[in-house]
Amino acid sequence: MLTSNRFKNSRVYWHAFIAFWGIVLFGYDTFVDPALNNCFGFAYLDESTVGSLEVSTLRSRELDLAVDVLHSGVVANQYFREYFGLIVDGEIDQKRLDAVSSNVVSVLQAGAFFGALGSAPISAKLGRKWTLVVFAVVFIVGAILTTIAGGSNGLAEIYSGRVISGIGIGGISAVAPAYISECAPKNERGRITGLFQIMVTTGVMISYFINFGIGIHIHNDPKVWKIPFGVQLIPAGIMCFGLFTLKESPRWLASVDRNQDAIRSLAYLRKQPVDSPEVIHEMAEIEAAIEEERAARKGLGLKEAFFGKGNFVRFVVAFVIFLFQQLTGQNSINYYAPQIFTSIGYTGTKNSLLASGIYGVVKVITTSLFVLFFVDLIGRKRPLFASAMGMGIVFFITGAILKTHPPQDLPLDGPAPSPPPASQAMAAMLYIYVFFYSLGWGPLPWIYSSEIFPTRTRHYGLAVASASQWLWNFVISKVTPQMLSELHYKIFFVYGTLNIGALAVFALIIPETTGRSLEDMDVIFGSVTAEQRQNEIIRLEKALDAHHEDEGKAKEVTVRESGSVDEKV
Ligand SMILES: O[C@H]1[C@H](O)[C@@H](O)[C@H](O)[C@@H](O)[C@H]1O
Repeated sequence: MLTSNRFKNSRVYWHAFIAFWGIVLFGYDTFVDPALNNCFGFAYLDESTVGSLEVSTLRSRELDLAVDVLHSGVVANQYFREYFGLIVDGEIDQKRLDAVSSNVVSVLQAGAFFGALGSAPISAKLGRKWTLVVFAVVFIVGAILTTIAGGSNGLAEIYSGRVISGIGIGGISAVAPAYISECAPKNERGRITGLFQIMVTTGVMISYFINFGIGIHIHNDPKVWKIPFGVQLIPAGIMCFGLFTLKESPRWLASVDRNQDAIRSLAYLRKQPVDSPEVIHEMAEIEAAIEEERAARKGLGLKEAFFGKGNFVRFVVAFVIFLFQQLTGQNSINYYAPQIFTSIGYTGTKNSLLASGIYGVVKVITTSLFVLFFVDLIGRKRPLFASAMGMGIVFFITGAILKTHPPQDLPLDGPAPSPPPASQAMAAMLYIYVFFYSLGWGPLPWIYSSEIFPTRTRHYGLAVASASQWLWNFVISKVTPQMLSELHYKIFFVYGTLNIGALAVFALIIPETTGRSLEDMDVIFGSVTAEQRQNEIIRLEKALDAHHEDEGKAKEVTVRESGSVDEKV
């Protein structure tokens, strides 16, 4: 059943596969930082950060070994630092280096925030597909600028390139999930939209391997930043060209009164003739929702989009779900994994890198398993709840182990010893943590926020949702070093409390959306009653049937007259 469905929906999968290449860039770009040639948290782990941590909170041995972790990247980024004037007379200009390293990440996040917000009016006007083309091209311009950066304006080029790439990524992160959700059939919507998260986590992993490879193999050469930035052009190029093979979203087409195009696109995606009962029913549903919404608020002013009946609550849910996703603590670990693994006793370059790398791999695998096999079977609410509870409990256990079994002081020289059992237990906890994240709060906020909005408001909804993600993502990346140094083991208790006290509760109060059509969301969120909607669908189904009958008759007459059939869909 599942297999045949998937085959039946192969065109929708193709749409997702192409549109979500831009999402690989989301994961990749957030964690790529050639100033330090690091990812998985290396972005902020340099001598200055380590130096600024209180010696009382970071034990002396850890301090030394944290610097050791850093050294794997140092060789490669030494060149970057010299080239861009961050090393003066053999001394690192620590302040500038900190600023550059942090800016490389922040300017991307800022660009993405505005790109996400700005995508809404564009996607309302141009449609989903062409908006994605626009943002992919914007991204490519930024990527080229960072790749060719060099000379005395090099840093300025990198910054502006990152802002522009950020705008591209932000726009793509808001439009792609809406587009794919609008193309997907309701019974597989979770799995298809959830491919988003598989692509993000894959992007993070790719950035890890690219950076690691460069750290090892490339030294005195501008390739140290040209390769990581240049590599971005591959997914962006695949996406850009691939988009030309895709159809526009049938729901957007219907929302701008191009109903015949909408039916054609829907029939293509469902691999059905235009007059099949399945296509007619889905089209009637789409039209009913759009007409009802239009009647309820003639014209779509910004105010109505936000405050129309049943709408405001959806915006609140979309905003809060991403605030909470960031409060899971997952990005704290993403950005600072080696630091965190070092602080729980995974000392030495190899141990820490390995621990962080495994973390990334576990995330991709568990996300894929959940999205491909379970999400449409077990719904949205239950996994969100279980995921928050699981993460919370695991964090409390980790915090407790760290408090009672702080890593022991060891001699500073000699090879780094294997991590002690307590550290291994804590690392295992973090892997279990990311398992819980992957089966709930990782993929589901994207799926949920792309399915709860009505078609004429969806682009605003996703813009707010995605901008909220970028805003809180930025905040978390800024406050984590402080939290780590001031709270130490208590950071796990803070995140544990948030997961159980806020996220799990939130999961209980939002409505279930699995297996319901996008149009049903109006009923769920109270913009219309079930009965009203049903009557409207029946009326429109009849109208569409009558339309096809008329068309059929007209065709027969043409055939009789010309003796040939022109079968066009
Ligand atoms: O769903 C994604 C994913 O989990 C990323 O790894 C994270 O960096 C993003 O903030 C999040 O929205």
